[in-house]
This record gives sequence, structure tokens and C-alpha cells, in this order.
Amino acid sequence: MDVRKVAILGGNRIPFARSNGPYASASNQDMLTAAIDGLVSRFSLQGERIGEVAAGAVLKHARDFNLAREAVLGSKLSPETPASDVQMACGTGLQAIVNVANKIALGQLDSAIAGGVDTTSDAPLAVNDDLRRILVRLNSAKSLGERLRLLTKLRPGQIVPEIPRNAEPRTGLSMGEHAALTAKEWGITREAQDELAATSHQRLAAAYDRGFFDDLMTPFLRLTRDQNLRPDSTAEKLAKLKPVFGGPDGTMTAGNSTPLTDGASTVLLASEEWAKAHKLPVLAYLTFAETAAVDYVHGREGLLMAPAYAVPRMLAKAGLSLQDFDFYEIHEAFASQVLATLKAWEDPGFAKEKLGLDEPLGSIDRAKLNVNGSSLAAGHPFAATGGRIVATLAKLLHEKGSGRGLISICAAGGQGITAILEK
Ligand SMILES: CC(=O)CC(=O)SCCNC(=O)CCNC(=O)[C@H](O)C(C)(C)COP(=O)(O)OP(=O)(O)OC[C@H]1O[C@@H](n2cnc3c(N)ncnc32)[C@H](O)[C@@H]1OP(=O)(O)O
Repeated sequence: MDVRKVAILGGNRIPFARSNGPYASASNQDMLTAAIDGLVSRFSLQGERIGEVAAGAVLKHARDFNLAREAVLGSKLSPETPASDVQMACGTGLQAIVNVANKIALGQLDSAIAGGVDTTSDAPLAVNDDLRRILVRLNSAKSLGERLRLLTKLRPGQIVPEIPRNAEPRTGLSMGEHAALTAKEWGITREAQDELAATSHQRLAAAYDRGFFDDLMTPFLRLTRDQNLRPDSTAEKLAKLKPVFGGPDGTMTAGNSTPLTDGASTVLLASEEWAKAHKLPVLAYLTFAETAAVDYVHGREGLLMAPAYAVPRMLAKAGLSLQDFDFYEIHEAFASQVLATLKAWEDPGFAKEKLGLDEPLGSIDRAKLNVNGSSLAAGHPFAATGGRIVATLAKLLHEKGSGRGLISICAAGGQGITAILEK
């Protein structure tokens, strides 16, 4: 069977909002539907039966058991468009894109929309296990007596809801606390983290100023730009913030960590034939992808270091070196995570002991890293980050007219997902 090329035709996102800000009353469904409808109007897809929509959210209400399908039904796409949910923590958006890309490559789909959404404002609250069991049984109780018997089992302590923590269930540590351990292990300085964060804000602001996002974004609830963006960020200003992870001597602050964010993103992918039939230019092709997972539970590796393993595997399959790229899109979960990953790739010991390589991957040209800013400035609505990055990189390659870009995204659960886009 011939494997077909997978074309990226465009992306769309709503501006990202800070948690409990302008999108506080919006649900995942509202935001994902808006991100899909932005693509629909930009690419004239009203009533179109797309091959498949794949999307997901990290924090999901029970009512959203197939969030992607509900968003399709709320959108202007044909209601005959199939849809499925994907979950890989912060890798969700890119995993959804890779899933449909593989189906396009195999000829199972001609067109697809993939993406993700998250809201920490509308996070689902869980109820105590005992209370849940009682409520489920109450729902099917056959008599008043049975209902009363069940209600007498309720205890006041069971009524308090459980608020989801941004923490790893197997260690109890938050992602920030995990990242702080890795920052210490790799000797990542506060200055380097603040410098990276300031650059992210300055580059995102410059990209807005030159209209880069004009055809990648649809305003939502009156927000027209990422709310977290502070164009006047400098390393000097960031140096004044107090540590939030890693104790009083920690190097991680609210400025060099991603904020809790609400938002959604989508990407339109297709076969070359479908793109041609719809007279749509191809921005870039998705050519390789890889996933990796690390054992952070027993302390063998840092929670967010899996991309450091996925990238060398992907490069080996692609026959490329780390330096063979025009753009590097490394998701800035925390500035320290990006810097630890870059340091690992430069380290001969890591190459030998962890990757089984004779030589380290080497360093990258930092001028090519996150050239239009990344998650520290834009914010990070977990599952929406993959779509933001793919849409940004595809457009960068289209503007350049040729070249290759590398994507690297760390995810909770000790996982990582990476991809290569080419023009
Ligand atoms: C999920 C996966 O699978 C993988 C991943 O991506 S891991 C990453 C997941 N994401 C996270 O874990 C989110 C981590 N972030 C957080 O928990 C919170 O944002 C945080 C604890 C870091 C900070 O929360 P907060 O205290 O509410 O932040 P916030 O009030 O906005 O900022 C604190 C201060 O810093 C200042 N500040 C923030 N950014 C700044 C900047 N760029 N320049 C100057 N000042 C800044 C704010 O103005 C504020 O100052 P004041 O106290 O004087 O008002």
C-alpha cells in the first residue's frame, strides 16, 4: 500500500485566557466548537462532511464523554462528521493530529480536523467515592424506604467535593515541583529561565505586531489576543518575582512557569488530492512523529524529560541530526524544562548512559527556537497547545517557502510527543 503525504492546510485557535478570566463561564464544548467554527469560516467548510474530527481535553466533565463529537454537533460542520476523543495530557493536541495524520497517510481519511481544548476555570469537581456510590444507588432506588435508608448512610465529611490538583497521582508532586527537581539536577539557573521567558513574551508580541496570527486566530468572548502576553517583559523584571516551586531557594517563578490557562485550538489536515480539489494551498507536511515515556515514579528520570528520548529516536528514523532544522518548537511548560532538555541533548553522559549513543545530539541555534514565542507567553491550555504549535510552525515554514521544523512536547505521566513538519 502506498503511504500518502499528509498536508497541513491551516490552523485556528481562540486567544488563550488566564484561568478564571474572560472564559470563566465558557465550557470545553463552547471553546472547541468556536475553534472548529473558526476553521469552517476560514476554509468555507460550512456543511462539509470532514473525514474525522479528533480532539481532547485533559480536564473533562462526565457529560463530555465524547467531547469532540459534541463539539462537531454544535459546529457548522455536517452532523455526519465522525469524531473521537484523545487523551495524552499536554500531548493530547499533537497526539490527535498524529492519529488523523496516520489515517490520511493510510488512505482511511481524506480530510480531518484535530486539536484540543482545556479550561482550568471550569474544571470538573469529583465527589467522595462513598457519596458517589450512594447517589448512583439513589438514582435507581425503587421505593421511598430504600431512598431514606441510603440517605441515612451519608456522613457530613463525604459531601466535600474533591478539587482536581495539578499533581501526579503516583508521586503527589505538582508538575512544577517535579520540574524544580529536574532544574536542580541539571543546574538550570534562574537567570537562564528568566531570559527564556522574557524572550518568549517579546517574540510573541512581535509576531502579533506583524499580523502573524491574523489568519490563525478567531476572537472569542471579546478577547483578541492571548491575555497572558506581557510585551514589556524583561529578564530584569522577571528576576524580582519570588520562587513558587522548589522551596525558598527555588529558581522557578510565576514568570518562568506557564500560567493556568483556558483555550482551544484546531488544525485542518488532508491528503494532497483533497487539498487540490478544494483549491487550498498546503502550508507544510507532517512527515515524522514519535512518543516516549520515562520512569519518573522510581526517580530514574525527570517527569517532563520524555521528549529528550523521543527526539533522538525520531531523528534516527528520519535520518536527520538535531541541527538539520530551520525551526524548533519546544513547548515551554516551564522555562527550566526547555533548558534541561537542551542541556541533556548536549551532554555526553546522557547520550551514552540514557540514549545509548556514542555522541551527544549537540546544541541548537537558539535564534531558531520558538521564534514566535511559546507557552510561557501565550499560556498553556493543556490539550490546546499541540494545535497552537503545529499551526504556528506550518505557517512559519509556508512563509519561508522551504525547510523543516521540529516539535517537542512534554506531558504529564512522564510522557513526550514529538513531530517533524517539512515544506
Ligand atoms: C500538563 C502536562 O501534561 C505537561 C505540562 O505542560 S506541565 C505544565 C503544566 N502547567 C502547570 O503546572 C501550571 C503551573 N502554573 C501555576 O500553577 C501557576 O500559574 C503559578 C503557581 C506558577 C503562579 O500562580 P499565581 O501566583 O496565581 O500567578 P500570578 O498571580 O499570575 O503571578 C504572580 C506574580 O507574578 C507576576 N508575573 C507573572 N508573570 C510576569 C511577567 N512575565 N512579568 C512580570 N511579572 C509577572 C504577576 O504580576 C504577579 O505579581 P503580583 O503578585 O505582584 O500580582
